Amino acid sequence: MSTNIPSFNHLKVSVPKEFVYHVELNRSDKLNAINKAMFMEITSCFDALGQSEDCRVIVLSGSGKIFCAGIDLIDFSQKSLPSIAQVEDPARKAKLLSELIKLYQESMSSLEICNKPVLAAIHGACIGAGVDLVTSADIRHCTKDAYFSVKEADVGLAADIGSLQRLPKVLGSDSLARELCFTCRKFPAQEALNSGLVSKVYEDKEKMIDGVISMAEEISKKSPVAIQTTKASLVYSRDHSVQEGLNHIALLNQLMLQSEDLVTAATGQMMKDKNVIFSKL
Ligand SMILES: CCC/C=C/C=C/C(=O)SCCNC(=O)CCNC(=O)[C@H](O)C(C)(C)COP(=O)(O)OP(=O)(O)OC[C@H]1O[C@@H](n2cnc3c(N)ncnc32)[C@H](O)[C@@H]1OP(=O)(O)O
Repeated sequence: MSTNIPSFNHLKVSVPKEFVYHVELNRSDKLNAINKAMFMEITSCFDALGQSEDCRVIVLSGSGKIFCAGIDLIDFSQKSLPSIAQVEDPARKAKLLSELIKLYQESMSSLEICNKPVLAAIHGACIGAGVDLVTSADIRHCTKDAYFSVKEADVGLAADIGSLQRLPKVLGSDSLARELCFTCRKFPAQEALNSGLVSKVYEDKEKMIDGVISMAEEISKKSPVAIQTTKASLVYSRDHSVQEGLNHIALLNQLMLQSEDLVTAATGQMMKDKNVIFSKL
């Protein structure tokens, strides 16, 4: 299998199966707290994997004790904010803050913008920016010891990099989303499963990683044209009316239905062939 694996300081990227990339948050000594450099690496990583024809599905997990302890509070409060605080003029200060927020927003959104499905595998704890990150993923599974916490209000800010926008849609309960965002309470795995934040709970991390990689492999064997177009349509349709979503997919498919993948996949189905090979995309 010929693969091009990007390398980063705070992310570990591996290829456990052909076309399946595994991205691990890799700052376990700081419980994978996300500093500015790591926010930027997340954007670069998902941009690169979105472009790579060797990558069809991405698994995201955290190394060490927990999935993610949120934003790196030391980096944020002792480096990013003080450097902006030195600027006196409110308008110029606001411009710098806006750039910082947008940089962090872009990082979290890079999972959703990425045209490949992103499967998040969460163990231990998923706090603050960790929730922003996984609500931007396509599928979430967790271990039975996992909990989630929209912690921003506890550190004195309104969440501004995705949770307030995506969590109510993921949960389907505006009341529950507001409860979690106002109280910052721990939201345990079983409740996360019952409310749809995750779609599967595993006994432990090892079983979860095996299970999620196996699901990723199953998806990776399907037509990349079908999978990437399906993601584009699901993401678009979530924020548009049914009719707008239908118009969008009609436009996409007036192109994609001309792909060789349609004939290849349909022939494979008719022949009950489980090992259909699709060209790289
Ligand atoms: C424009 C901004 C947009 C972004 C906003 C995002 C906001 C958020 O993410 S709000 C949430 C912030 N996170 C937290 O409030 C969690 C803080 N951490 C904890 O409460 C505990 O660490 C935790 C309960 C997760 C685990 O506790 P435990 O006793 O098991 O471990 P610790 O000894 O506390 O931590 C081990 C080392 O990791 C460092 N660390 C943990 N979390 C963070 C963090 N968020 N930022 C920076 N560093 C963190 C901790 O200091 C320890 O390091 P060391 O002392 O060097 O061993």
